[in-house]
Amino acid sequence: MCGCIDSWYKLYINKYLYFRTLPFDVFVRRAAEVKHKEYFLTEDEKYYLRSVGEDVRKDIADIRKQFPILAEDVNIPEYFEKEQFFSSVFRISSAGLQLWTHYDVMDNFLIQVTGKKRVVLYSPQDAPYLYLSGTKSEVLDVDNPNLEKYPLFVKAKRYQCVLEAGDVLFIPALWFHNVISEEFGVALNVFWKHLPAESYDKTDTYGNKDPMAASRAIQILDRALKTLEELPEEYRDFYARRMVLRIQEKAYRNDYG
Ligand SMILES: O=C(O)CCC(=O)C(=O)O
Ligand SMILES: [Fe+2]
Repeated sequence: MCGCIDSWYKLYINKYLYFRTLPFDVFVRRAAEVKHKEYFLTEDEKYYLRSVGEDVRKDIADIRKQFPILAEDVNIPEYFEKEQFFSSVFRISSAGLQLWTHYDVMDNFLIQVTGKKRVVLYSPQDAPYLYLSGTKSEVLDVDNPNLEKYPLFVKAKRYQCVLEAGDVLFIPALWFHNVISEEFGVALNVFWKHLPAESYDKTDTYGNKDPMAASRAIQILDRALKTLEELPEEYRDFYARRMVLRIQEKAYRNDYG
């Protein structure tokens, strides 16, 4: 493998991410070791690479374009039509690195190439118990949650699996996932469009922007809430509750609990 590929990685310290650039071989060496002789901030810092496109903001990651030689080693399951393909993201992680619980808006195959990784999943139905902020859950430690701060978290039903070399996990769109690398590992994931292509946000490079209709609906709701502020509290409360009932009646699935 060429040691001159300039790459970038995310470094986690106390749940914070730092972006730095390293030659690819140095990055891999550091990600594979637990204690570093050379490091940026601490000798036990962890490393994470999430590949991106040529233009970080505009281009979509495709391992076949950015790492063509490595891509030859992996067979992406032919499970969807070619036109539905969105991205294939190369991921390398230090042992012990944990990614916060989040959802993505596309169907996904997470393909583990080497190393062990634990994935904890929650259904989209459990969103009310996950304390979401955008696409992320505020509950960082899913094994030992702060229940004083997040009391409803106990209601979220946890699904768990451990991926080993050669395993592929299907993560359906909107399913929450929390990933911890139990060993240094190499993986890739493939996102594909399950909805008609025009439903997705054209400016989405990472597969995590809400579908256009969903973000428009949320904007309209925010405007409705602003409008309610024109009323005194008692009335605002009454009409807000009526709006909730209307949403439940008109938009909820009736086969959900
Ligand atoms: O395995 C990882 O490092 C992250 C996986 C992930 O979040 C994804 O495939 O969407
Ligand atoms: Fe994800």
